[in-house]
Amino acid sequence: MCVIVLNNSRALEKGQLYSFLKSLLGEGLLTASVDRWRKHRRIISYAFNVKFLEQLYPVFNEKNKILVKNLRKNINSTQPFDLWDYIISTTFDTICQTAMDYRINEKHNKTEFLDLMTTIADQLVKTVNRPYLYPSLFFSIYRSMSGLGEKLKLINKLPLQLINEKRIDFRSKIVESESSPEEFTNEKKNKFKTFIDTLLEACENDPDFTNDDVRDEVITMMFAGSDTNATTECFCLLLLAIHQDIQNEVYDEIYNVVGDSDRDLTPEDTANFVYLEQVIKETLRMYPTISVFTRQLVEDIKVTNYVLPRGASVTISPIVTHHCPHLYPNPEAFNPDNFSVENVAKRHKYSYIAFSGGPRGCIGMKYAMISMKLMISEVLRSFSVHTHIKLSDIRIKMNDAFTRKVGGYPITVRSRDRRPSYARRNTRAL
Ligand code: HEM
Repeated sequence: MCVIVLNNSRALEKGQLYSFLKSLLGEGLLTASVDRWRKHRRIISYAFNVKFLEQLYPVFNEKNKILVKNLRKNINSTQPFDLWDYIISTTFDTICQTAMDYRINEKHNKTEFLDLMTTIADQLVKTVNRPYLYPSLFFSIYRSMSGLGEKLKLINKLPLQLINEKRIDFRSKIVESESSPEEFTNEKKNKFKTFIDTLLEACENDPDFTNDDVRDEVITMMFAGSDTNATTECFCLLLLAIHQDIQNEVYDEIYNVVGDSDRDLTPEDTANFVYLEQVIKETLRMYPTISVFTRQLVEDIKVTNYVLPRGASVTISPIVTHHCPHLYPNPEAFNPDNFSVENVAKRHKYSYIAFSGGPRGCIGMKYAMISMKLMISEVLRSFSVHTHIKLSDIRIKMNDAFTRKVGGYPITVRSRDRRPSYARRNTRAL
């Protein structure tokens, strides 16, 4: 059913869940109705092709090195700390700079923005289970009585400030190129267009692409591009801390690719992190960040002998699919071999739907895989990660759509012995 629905052009509309999220994200890609989505996706896709992503490596490397520096403060402590604040702060800085060419610093009150983003998203998603709030009058009363309206006003401050500053840069670039083309050097001309440049250009040239459209896409990208990655990276490092044998295997692969050097990572390196990719996919199999998503049918759709009627809302759940024993034997165990080439070949493509699928699947999937591989490998080059908790201790709260771990992600870090595991074992045996 999943294949038929996700690939069907009559099932691209989103359901009720998303109409509440519109209070936060407006009509950005994630929540937009189909006509708007088609147009915006065409404009935005440019910023997610592989060639474009390769130009972002210096930013990924810089942000991950800052993360390592910050984590180093915990190196001599046996007291576990929660990874979340470190990781979400890094993924947020990274998406702002890679997509918007915008450096977040102390003046931005990032913590307030990130806390608001989590609480507002959770509050809106929960609203889906309260049908009495579906009529817009009741929802607007709820908005003002619950303080949600105030929070929504506050959260817009940072994206609007960012857009204003980038618009000034964008306009001055246009003026510079028009007034003195000879001084508008090749270097400036060839500087790659970022996601925000693409939006501002559309806004400048297309009267139907408004300032609100720019805001909606910017806040959607800030939300979709930071929280999802951060949750997966936290789960992944925690799972590696629990499974030391798998962590050794990941580090051995990193060692084979970069040795014990501190050099910056390159696109060739990430292509060679094959086992690490299996580990990340297995993390997302067990704990898919988006645990459910829905599609609203605009026409009847036939699925084998049944008909899903027009108007029906179809809920698809990666967390359910990913835990089916006929697809993944022993689904509660963390086993990256589930994603070996041989095992993947045995399953249907849609047995793995962490990034959804079809035309409305995740536009940021390649960005996500590259950035997660870079961050996790950078952390493991400097530290080994450890935890006192066991796999069976992990409890998740699904908050109706987002998977999060109860009690945070407690780990300790130790300085990495930069030798492959077989060399460390041989030394111990002597
Ligand atoms: C582990 C990381 C990620 C996961 C698991 C993930 C998962 C998903 C899923 C399941 C959807 C479909 C949701 C639905 O149908 O309602 C989606 C859509 C989307 N994702 Fe991601 N995502 C991740 C990272 C990212 C990143 C890094 C970005 C941006 C840089 C991003 C941007 C988007 C956008 C804009 C959409 C809406 C696409 C559309 O409707 O055309 N995601 N993501």
